[in-house]
Amino acid sequence: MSKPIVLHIDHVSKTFGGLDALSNVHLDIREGETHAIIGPNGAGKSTLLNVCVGGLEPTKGKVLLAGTELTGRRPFEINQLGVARVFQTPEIFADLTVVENVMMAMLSHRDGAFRLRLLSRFGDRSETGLRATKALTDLGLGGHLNHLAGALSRGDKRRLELVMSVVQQPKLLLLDEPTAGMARADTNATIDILRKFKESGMTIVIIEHDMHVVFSLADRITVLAGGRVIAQGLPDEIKGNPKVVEAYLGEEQV
Ligand SMILES: Nc1ncnc2c1ncn2[C@@H]1O[C@H](COP(=O)(O)OP(=O)(O)OP(=O)(O)O)[C@@H](O)[C@H]1O
Repeated sequence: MSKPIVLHIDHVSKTFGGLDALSNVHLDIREGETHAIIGPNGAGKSTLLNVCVGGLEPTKGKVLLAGTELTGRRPFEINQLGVARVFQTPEIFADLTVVENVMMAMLSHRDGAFRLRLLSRFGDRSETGLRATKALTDLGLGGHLNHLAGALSRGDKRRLELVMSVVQQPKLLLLDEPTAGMARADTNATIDILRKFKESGMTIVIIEHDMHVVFSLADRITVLAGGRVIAQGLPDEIKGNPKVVEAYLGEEQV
């Protein structure tokens, strides 16, 4: 039996002036699946992600999370419903330590807002502190627990943000090019973290240009070009699809 649908993108179109950035995109993301969305520059990938997180209203169609309509809701509400997003600029608290950042993410989930003064009530030896320490250690950031987040390398900052997003136990994690601009070693460290998220059963949508990342992680792939879905399937089906090679993969040297 197939797994339940977590995200249902129902015939979504988005027009900017006369430009069809998305045309009738229909896509289901199932529970526990890592679904990569690939395509050439300007294909509509970021527009699609923004429609899912409430940053943009679709011109037509709708998006549902486990049956609840997201379209028309504000980004904050969509986040509270269980959609976590990690975009390209890390959103971390530079003046707090790494473990405090993760504690903030945990406390914000409980209270619906980030509140600094809560940290003084929940020290790093509290239950929240110990859970934050465990999450960071399990995901390879245990060596940085008491370092200021602002002093981390760019790659570690982005991995910290990934940890902050999963401790909120989202129903769906949306990633926009999580390895963009990274050197290979950093990319591989990020792939390792994302593999652990996968193993924990998390549902993930990832936009990515780096085919090493895509083929290391994706269970299914959707290919967008010119705002339309031109192919969808298992990684091996996508690799061998002549339309995809012509529109995209040929130039990416898989
Ligand atoms: N706010 C906007 N106003 C007008 N046009 C836009 C806007 N956002 C995106 N577009 C246009 O919509 C099309 C799709 O853009 P989008 O950024 O979604 O593509 P993408 O696949 O994410 O590209 P890239 O891989 O380069 O990030 C492009 O032609 C882009 O110029």
